[in-house]
Amino acid sequence: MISFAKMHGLGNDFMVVDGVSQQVYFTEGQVRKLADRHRGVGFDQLLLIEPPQQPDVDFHYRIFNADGKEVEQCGNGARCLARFVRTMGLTWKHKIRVSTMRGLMNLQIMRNGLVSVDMGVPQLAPDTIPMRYAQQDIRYSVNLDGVSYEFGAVSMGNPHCVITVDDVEKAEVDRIGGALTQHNLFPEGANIGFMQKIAHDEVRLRVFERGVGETQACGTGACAAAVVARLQHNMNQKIRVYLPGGHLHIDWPGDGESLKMMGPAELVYQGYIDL
Ligand SMILES: N[C@H](CCC[C@H](N)C(=O)O)C(=O)O
Repeated sequence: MISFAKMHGLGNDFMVVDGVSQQVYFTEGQVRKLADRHRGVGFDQLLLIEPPQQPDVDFHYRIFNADGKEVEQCGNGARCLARFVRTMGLTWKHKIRVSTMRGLMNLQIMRNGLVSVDMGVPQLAPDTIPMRYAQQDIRYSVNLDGVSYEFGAVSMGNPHCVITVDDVEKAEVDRIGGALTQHNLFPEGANIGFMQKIAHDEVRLRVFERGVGETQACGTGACAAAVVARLQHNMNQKIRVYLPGGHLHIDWPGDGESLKMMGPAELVYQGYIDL
């Protein structure tokens, strides 16, 4: 029997498991079964919080997509981790340092109840995405069924492809997202964002997430969209990203600089389940 919490960040929903107070291990098949919204707990991602593996880190943070695969990063999940470890009494700190598969992150619970995350420095070189393109560029293109799509590519630890569209409501997220997420351009797959510029400090975004499909929000997707908005459309350092589930505040000073994301994290219920 393991205890867990059901949480979400703007409707991107998670099963959060305390792997500090309880010994727990999930097979790929178990994650898929737990992700089922009819026969399991139901979630976009499973977040497993483990003891630190190095000094000056409070927790290690592991992320599994609904398809069972472990991935490098989850932005909405990071905010929920901060809320979880405080609520469960795993720490009394307001500033929390976590390690992931791809690096370190600083989380801070703000007085306004939102959570701020230093997501680190976005990576733009093709081999960091990873993506099969020789030269780094601000704009790339890919051909799908005879139609060419222009996009920006960013790694937030996990791979993102961001396409600028005139109207996100009309974007064919499932068809184009479903084809591109597993395109051989991306050897490890990719999260596919559809971004519409609203103003110099505002975009709308829908994301087809790798290993899940379209979600109500994608934290790392919002970060990647803000990077592409700044590089391709010369948008402001601080922008609001409006997703179907709500909005996030992103602050990115520019290439080589750390990106900060701020947004909500909600705890819905706690439960127990037999694996
Ligand atoms: N589907 C993503 C992981 C979760 C990202 C998203 N839920 C977020 O908030 O960043 C991937 O395969 O890289």
